[in-house]
Formats: sequence, structure tokens, C-alpha cells
Amino acid sequence: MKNVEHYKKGYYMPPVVDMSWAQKECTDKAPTWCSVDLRDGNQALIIPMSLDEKIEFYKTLVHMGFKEIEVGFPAASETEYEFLRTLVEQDLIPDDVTVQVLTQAREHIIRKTFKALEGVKNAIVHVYNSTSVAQRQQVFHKSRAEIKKIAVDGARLLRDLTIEAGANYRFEYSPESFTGTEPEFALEVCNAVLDVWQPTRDRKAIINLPSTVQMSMSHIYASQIAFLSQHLKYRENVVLSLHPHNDRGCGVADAEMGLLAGADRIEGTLFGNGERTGNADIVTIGMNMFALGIDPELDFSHMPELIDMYERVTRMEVHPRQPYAGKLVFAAFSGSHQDAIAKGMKFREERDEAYWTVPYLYIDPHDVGRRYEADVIRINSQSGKGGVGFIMEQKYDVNMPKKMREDFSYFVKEVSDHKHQELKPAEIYQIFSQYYVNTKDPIRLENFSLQKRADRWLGQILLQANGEEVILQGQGNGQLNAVSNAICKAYGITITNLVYSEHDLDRDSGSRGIAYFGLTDTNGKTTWGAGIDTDTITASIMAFVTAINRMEGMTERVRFRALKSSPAEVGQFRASVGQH
Ligand SMILES: CC(=O)SCCNC(=O)CCNC(=O)[C@H](O)C(C)(C)COP(=O)(O)OP(=O)(O)OC[C@H]1O[C@@H](n2cnc3c(N)ncnc32)[C@H](O)[C@@H]1OP(=O)(O)O
Ligand SMILES: CC(C)C(=O)C(=O)O
Ligand SMILES: [Mg+2]
Repeated sequence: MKNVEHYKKGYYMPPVVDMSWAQKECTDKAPTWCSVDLRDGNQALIIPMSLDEKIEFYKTLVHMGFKEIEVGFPAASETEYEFLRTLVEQDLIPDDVTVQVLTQAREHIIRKTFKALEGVKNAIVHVYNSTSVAQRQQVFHKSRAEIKKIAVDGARLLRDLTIEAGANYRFEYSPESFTGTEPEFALEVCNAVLDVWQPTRDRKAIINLPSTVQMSMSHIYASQIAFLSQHLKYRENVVLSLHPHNDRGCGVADAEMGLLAGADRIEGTLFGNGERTGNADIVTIGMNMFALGIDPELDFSHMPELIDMYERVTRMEVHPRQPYAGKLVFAAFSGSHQDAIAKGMKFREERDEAYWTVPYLYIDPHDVGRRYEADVIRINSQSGKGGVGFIMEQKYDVNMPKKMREDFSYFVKEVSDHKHQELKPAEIYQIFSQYYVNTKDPIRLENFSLQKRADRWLGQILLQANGEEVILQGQGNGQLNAVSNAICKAYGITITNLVYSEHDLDRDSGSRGIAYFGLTDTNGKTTWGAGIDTDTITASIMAFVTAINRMEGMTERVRFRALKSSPAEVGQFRASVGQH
């Protein structure tokens, strides 16, 4: 690509670092989470949230279990200031929740921030200044010592104003643009800040290391974190926090690796909203833990409602492929995946497995409030019999014979291919009803009678065919046999193989049953049909008639034979079966 020579790495390797953390597989407990949706997320929106929208978002965060929430930058605007005041005045901060506020390391901004905090019981005051080489050179025009002084002066003011307020606020410091800062210098500044705050076991300080702009692969960021974790003063009294952004698309990976490297806390947002490419996505990080059997201690089980709130108040959209949350993340369109999922679900049901192992589904969609029928098996021209069968069985109780499933799924696939559209379960059922159940063309079952004579059954069947009424007669060793013989003889059909099954439609309010017939002709071609009725024998005859109707050339056959009975014969038959 042109202009590649304009770029070089913008990060700095730590001088020495113990990399043994890289041997760990995963974290074994949830970190302290801090949502920065209402500050970092909000400052990245085209239209920042209104007061009411912030309150709604805040209440959701509390409900999900966040114990630390950065509620804003009170010195930034009237809305930001008012929001914190509203939380205080409406008593919206539970005792176990700490609100966090961000401030630049500038005196008038810090003072305004403290004013906004009046009456807050538990607060974290978060002060930052940029320490990177680029910002020292281009923005602040200051030496390392002068940059350190901004941080230390800010830290002192936080300490003094807290004492003055008689409060017990906790403090957080961020060397902003940490990823573009030499790790030794970031360490020097953080240690100088900690020297001012003198953190204790009961009042720990938070050192937050942001990838304000992500500049390296995740193991490099993590080795920078490890370096600070291993060399910070007062380490046991410091909560080491991460604040990854996503410029290289690795925000979640940075958070996960940073935790392995020694961090205790994560700042991030729901669905990764935030400046430019966003902040680290707490939903993904938390759900990644969940999927490994580690309790994230945040509740993501109402994901659809969470998305609804998020999209409404931020005016952002959750991407359909957003991990764990997107509309399509549990969807399988392709036949072999659907087949494996349907079999995996059955296996799980039969074996009552303790652990989730269903192929192609990383987690159980139910755990995040999603539904199998609507979200998992989705039908289009890539789908197969497993998927169509799954929908028909799970949603409509229709359990077709295996070969019929195949036949029906090819039929459905063709419809989808021609329409160039996904087919929803209701559309699939409609296709089934229209083409495979109780069909009336070219022959329509009007009535029938069955009588047993010695060990034989005599069948009479009244049909409407070719615009005429016709009574057919046949006999056989069973009821269905008598009817099928009558029809086959009349229309010259030879059946070489026959498959039959039936079952109740358990969820059907009219307590109907369904019967299926597969009829193989002399060319070896099998045609399928189904019949639904409250009476089992009627359902079976309907299924047989449907399979006959669906046979190739049946319309021509019916027209050619042009069978008809006289009105007197039909009237007599009707009277004999009690039909008027
Ligand atoms: C990576 C991050 O997300 S950091 C958070 C960023 N978020 C925001 O900025 C949103 C809220 N901010 C605001 O509303 C405004 O910036 C305010 C109200 C806080 C301040 O506005 P202004 O007074 O106009 O200052 P502005 O933010 O433009 O900063 C410019 C000055 O502050 C200095 N400055 C910027 N950040 C800091 C800091 N963290 N500490 C100390 N000084 C700083 C700059 O060097 C510059 O100084 P100069 O005037 O001597 O050149
Ligand atoms: C204020 C700091 C922590 C920040 O948002 C960043 O550096 O990304
Ligand atoms: Mg940020």
C-alpha cells in the first residue's frame, strides 16, 4: 500500500518485565468493573444523552450489578453537572455503588468537580493528564518534569479538597495516552501521584492505564501493564485498572491480557461504545468469562432489553454480529450447521448433560434471553432438512418421517431461493399447509364410508375431481387399504412402496392428529403428503389423497379418465353416510 513508509510503531517496550503471566490460561474471578458509558461513551455520541436518558442508562447499569460507575465529567457541561446533582437529590446512588467523576488536572475544573460532588457518600475522583511523547511535544510543549508536576499538583488538590469537604472520596489517576508513553516515565508519574495520596489497605488508590489510542498487539500492552504492576509503589494498596480502546480492534483482547498481566479492574462500556472505534466492550469481556464457567458478577441475561435501552438512548446500533448480542450471533442458516445444532439439542435433552456442548453455539442463547426458534435456526436457500425439521418440530409439533423432511426442506429451499429471502417459521408452516396437507387438487375428498365384511374392508369414497363428483369403491384387508385400492384402481396408479406414520399434534387446541404418507411409484419416485384432522382415519385418508395429488402427472391423469357418478348415485351415497 502507498504511504506505508509514513508509519512506524508508536509504542515503547518496557525495559524489563517478568512474562510468566503469559503462561496463565484465563482469569479465575471477575475483576472490579467500572462502566464509563455515561462519560467516555457519552462524549463519543453524535448527540450526547439528555438528563433523562442518562438516568435511564444509569439505572440499568445499577440493575446489572455495576458497583463503580463513571457518571460524567461534571465540569464539562450543564447537563453533566446537573446529572450528578440529580443522582444526589433524588437519592439514586445505592450505598454499595460508588460514582466516579472525571476531571482534567486543572484547578478550576477540579474545584467545579468537587462542587458537583457535594452530598455524595461514595465517590471516586478521577484525574488525568496526558503523558505521551507526542502530547508532551505537540500539545503541552512541556518537559517530563513539567508533565509530572501537572499530575502531582492535581493529586495534591484532590487530596486537599477532599479533606476540606470532610469526605472520604477515593482517588484515581490516569496517565492519559499511556500507550504512547515510555513505560518508565508512566511509572515515575504514577509513583509520584501515589506518594501524594499515600494509599492504605482501607483506602486504596486506583491507577488506571488507558490505551487511549491502541498502538500495539495485545501482548505488548499487557507487558506494559505487567511492568507497572511489578514496579508500582504501594502495589498492595493500589487497584490497577485498565481502560482499553479499540483502534486496532483488540479492546477486549487488551482487557483480557491485561488482567492476566496483573490488573484488577476494567473500565469499559456496553457493546464497546466510545471514542472513535470505541472502548473495551464489557458485555463481551464478561460473557467470555461466563462461557468459561467464571461468574462475571454482572447480569447480561436480559440482553434484548439491554440492547433496546442502549440503542434508544445512545442512538447507536448494536451490530448484527456483535459477540453475544447481535441479532445474528446465534443464527445458523447453513444446512450442516443446523443439522448439527438440532442433533446437539436432542443429545442434550436425552442425556441431560451438565455442561453446554452443542456444536456451533458457543453458549446457550437462553442464557442471554434469546429464543431457539426465533434466533437460532433460520431458513434460507443455504438451509437443510435438519433446520426445517427442527422448526417444524419445535414450533409446530410436526414430526415428519426422515425422508419427508428431506423432501419438504428441498421444497422450502427452492421457495427461498426463488424469493431470494429468508423464510420465517410462519411462512414455512404456511408452505407446508398449502402444499403438503389436506390438498384438494386435482382430487378433493368429500366423504367416505368403511364397512367390514368378514375379514375384508369395503371402502366407498366420494371425491370431487375434474369438476365432477365421483364415487369410487375398493376393498382391502385394512381400512386404508380399501380406500387406497379404490383410488389407485380408478386412476391406474401402481404403488411399489408405501411409508406411513401418524402422531397427535400435542399443542393443537382442537386435539387434532397428523398422518403422513410416502408413496413410491413404478419409477421409484416417492411423493409425500400429510393429513390433519380430529379423526385419525380421516387424517390418514387426507394424507393419502394429498400424496396422490402431489404425484407427477396426476392432473392429466384425472382429466384423461374423466370419471363421474350420476347425481342419483351421489345423493344415495350422501344419504347413506348422513351427509346432506
Ligand atoms: C482520553 C479522554 O477521553 S480524556 C477526556 C476528554 N473528555 C472531554 O474533554 C470532555 C469534556 N471536556 C470539556 O468539556 C472541556 O474540555 C472542558 C470544559 C473540560 C475544558 O475546556 P477548555 O477550558 O476549553 O479546555 P480544553 O479542554 O480545550 O483544554 C485546553 C487546555 O487544557 C490543557 N489540558 C488539557 N487536558 C488537560 C489535563 N488533563 N490536565 C491539565 N491540563 C489539560 C491543555 O493543555 C490546554 O491548555 P492551554 O489552554 O494552556 O493551551
Ligand atoms: C480519561 C482517560 C482515562 C481516557 O478516557 C482515555 O485515556 O481513554
Ligand atoms: Mg477513554
